[in-house]
Parts: sequence; structure tokens; C-alpha cells
Amino acid sequence: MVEVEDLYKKYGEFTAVDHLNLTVADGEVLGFVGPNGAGKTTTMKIMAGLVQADGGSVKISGIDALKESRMIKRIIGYMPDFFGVYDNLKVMEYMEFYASIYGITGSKAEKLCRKLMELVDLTDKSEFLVDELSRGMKQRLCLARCLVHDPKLLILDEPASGLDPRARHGIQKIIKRLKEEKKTIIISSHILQELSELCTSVGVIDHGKMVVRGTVDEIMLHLNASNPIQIHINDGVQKAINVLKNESKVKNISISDKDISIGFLGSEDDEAELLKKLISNDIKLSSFARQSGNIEEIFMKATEKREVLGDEDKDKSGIW
Ligand SMILES: Nc1ncnc2c1ncn2[C@@H]1O[C@H](COP(=O)(O)OP(=O)(O)OP(=O)(O)O)[C@@H](O)[C@H]1O
Repeated sequence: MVEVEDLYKKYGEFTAVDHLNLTVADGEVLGFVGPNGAGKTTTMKIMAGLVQADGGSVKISGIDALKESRMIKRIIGYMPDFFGVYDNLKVMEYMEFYASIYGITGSKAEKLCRKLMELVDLTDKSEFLVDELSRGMKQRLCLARCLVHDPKLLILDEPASGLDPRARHGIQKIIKRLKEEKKTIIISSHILQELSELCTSVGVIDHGKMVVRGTVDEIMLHLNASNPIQIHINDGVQKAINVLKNESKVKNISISDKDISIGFLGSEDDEAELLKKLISNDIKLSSFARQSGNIEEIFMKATEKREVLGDEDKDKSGIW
């Protein structure tokens, strides 16, 4: 549904988006992650038709987003990282104003706005002035506003930024509902744990380039493959070390009392074989598990790699 090819954007001499490629399938929820200044907002604004690209292409449902920005605005809902609100409007009036932009007026607009306010849990605030809402409520209102024209694609730029955990949870719940409704969602965030619960896939952007892209499962698998296996031995530590030393896929061994940690370059089947071997050597162990990674590590590893590598290598690091 979304195809970004070779996207390029410069601000003066500074390259903010550097030949970025990205495909997002229908129904996918993509976590768009990257350090400050990586180019997330710029990319999202270009997709939403708010910033002009200097090169490349963006297609949304086959429509050229760089040329047909009016048409694109009908099929996407964009939630900016900073949004202006009309402070002297009541919540309901604010929603109806946005509905009217899309030609929805009268009782139809009222019904729709009430439904959306229910979705974002603001029903009891409909007569409040927008200015009287808390930050979390304003963010939820902004999200509701993005939905008035029932867009297929949602581009949400840090929808939960600056919110406390409870308010973040509120936003997450709404996004989960939208995911169930099969909306395609691109969501940027710095709160990575929140993305791993919501997203089906992750894209990490750094210095304007996509450095990691894949489904959450694929990335976790890849990440976990480089994580150590932790073994807790109840009886037979020395025997276990002797077995491990003779295994070609065991790359390093560190021991702390009855806990052994090994670097292991093998598949899940290889892990099973190793476990079988330890047990058949009469070693009593109570746990044997690959340390599991989290999305935070994906981010750290992906962006750290680019800091460590030289420019030439950066391009090779590409997508895992
Ligand atoms: N209008 C602008 N004029 C000049 N430079 C800009 C402009 N907008 C963004 N930039 C620069 O482009 C780079 C990318 O900014 P962008 O806002 O896209 O990053 P980001 O990944 O969204 O960052 P953050 O996570 O901090 O919001 C930054 O170095 C920023 O300073």
C-alpha cells in the first residue's frame, strides 16, 4: 500500500532523508524508530504531502503522493508531533469543524463525532473548551480528528510523546482498536517497548537511511541469534564445561558459580542438540535458555553500528 523509493530531502546543505526505501503492506502496523534528528518527521510529512521531497517517489494505494497531495489527504490521517489546536472551540465544535473540511456536516457529522469521541474516551468532555483538556486528552482528540474521514492509512508522529504511563496506555488502547479495524498504521515513537506491543513490523531510520527493516518476529529472531544462551547447572559444572569446549558452535564461555553463559552460533535445532548432549552426559541442569532481546536492543544495535562503522561500511550494513 505504501511504497517509498529512493526518497531524498535536503534542508540547505543538510541531507535529512537520504535515499530512503520503505514498503508498508495493507494492514501492517509499522513502528518507525530512530534517534533524534534521524529524519522520521520529515519522512512522515513528505508522505502526508506537507513537505516537498527533492527526489524519489512515494506511492500510497498506487497514487503518487508527491504529485497528488490533495487526493492523498483523503486517504490518510496524519497526526503531527506538534499540533495546533483551536483553543476557543469546544471539543465537539472542534471535531465538527474537521468533519466539515471533509464535507461531513449536520446530523451525519454529529453522529460521527460522537462515535469518535467515544472511541477516544472523550464523550464526557464534548462541551469542554479544547484548552481545558489535559495534554493526554488533547492528544486523544487529535487522534480522533485524524479519523473523521475514515482514512485507510494513519501516519502518527509520536502520538504518545510527553504523556504519563496511564495516558500513553490510553493512546495505545485506541491504536490497538484501529489495528483490529485493519487500518495500515505508521507510528513513530521513542518509547520502544510500547511499539513492540503494537507493531507488526519495525523500521529503524538513522541519518535519513533505513538501517533495519523487518517484522518484529524476524528482527527478534535475528537479534536473539546473537544473544548468549544462559545455562544453570545444578550438578556437573566441570563436566558441562568440557562438553561445551568441544562444541564448534560455542564461541565463548563465561562461568559464574553454577551459571554458564555461552555465545552460540547455531539454529534452534542446534540448541536442542546441545541440550540433549548435556543431559546425556549426565549433567543436571535446571535451565537452558537463549537470552531474549527487546526492541530497545534493536534500536541500540542498529544505530550504534552506524556510529562505529565508517561511511563505506554504513551502506553495506543495510537491512538485516
Ligand atoms: N524545516 C527545517 N529546516 C532545516 N532543517 C530541518 C527542518 N526540519 C528538520 N530539519 C533537520 O532535519 C533533520 C531531521 O529532522 P526530523 O524532524 O525529520 O527528525 P526526527 O527523526 O523526526 O527527529 P525527532 O525524533 O527529534 O523528532 C534534523 O537534523 C533537523 O534539524
